Amino acid sequence: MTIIGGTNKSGDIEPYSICCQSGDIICLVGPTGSGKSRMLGDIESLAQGDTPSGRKILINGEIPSSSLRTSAIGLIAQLSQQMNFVVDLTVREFIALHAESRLIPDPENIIDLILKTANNLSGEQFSPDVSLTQLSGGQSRALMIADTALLCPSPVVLIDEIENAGVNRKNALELLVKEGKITFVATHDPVLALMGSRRLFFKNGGIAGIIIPDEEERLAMRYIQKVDDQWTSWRDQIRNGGVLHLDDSKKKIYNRLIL
Ligand SMILES: Nc1ncnc2c1ncn2[C@@H]1O[C@H](COP(=O)(O)OP(=O)(O)OP(=O)(O)O)[C@@H](O)[C@H]1O
Repeated sequence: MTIIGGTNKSGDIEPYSICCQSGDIICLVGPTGSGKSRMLGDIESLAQGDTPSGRKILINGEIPSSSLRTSAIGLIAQLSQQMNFVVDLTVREFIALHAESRLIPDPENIIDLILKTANNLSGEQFSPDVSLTQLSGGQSRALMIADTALLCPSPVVLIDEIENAGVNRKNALELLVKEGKITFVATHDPVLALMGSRRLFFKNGGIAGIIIPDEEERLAMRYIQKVDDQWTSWRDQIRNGGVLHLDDSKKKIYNRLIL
């Protein structure tokens, strides 16, 4: 997929073309209103200079046919921030229905794999027999990420911020890469932003820079992830009624850090 730059909100030329391949994670960062969702919208609609940004999207170097544009639902999967189910089905029935719609001949194995993967991604385990409408936000998102990665043939996945609570974001992105998806993630979260193979920085509706994380950033990311893991573990302990205990070495480190 190639994204050919258009114009920003002031009408200035966006001097970038971005070529993406299977397994790429492209993170979109920038202040609120800077144009991240517009970019996701342009990709979703396979824009041809006909959106406010004037961007154009090429597939395998070519302008997509009008039939590909109208059936873009098959090429592009989108995980939006809001996840509300309106069907009265259990988790297993829902995945089975999706597998049936994809004409998968013997779906039991894939259903089990999606259930297992979704439970690995989710902070809180859930049973295949629970109703979709009873899933928490994090569980719903974990289910949809596993379903998108393992059952959707769409090679491109658009994610509008994976919420911190309830989803292992690192594993989620690794799963999408392993399944060969091109993943675009719009985010305000530094941990997610640093996980990309490229980071597009947005300003005033246009791409203002492209950053490829170097060794220094990779090191910073590993450190931030450690802090994030510690934070998650404390959060889980506290919400399960636990009490935080620090051994002497930790007390010394924290005393030094807060000075
Ligand atoms: N290149 C552009 N040309 C014209 N309008 C644009 C352009 N980019 C974005 N816009 C418009 O600016 C508004 C804000 O953009 P957008 O919603 O994409 O921001 P965002 O970065 O996703 O914000 P947030 O982080 O709050 O979700 C939208 O109405 C969008 O259509």
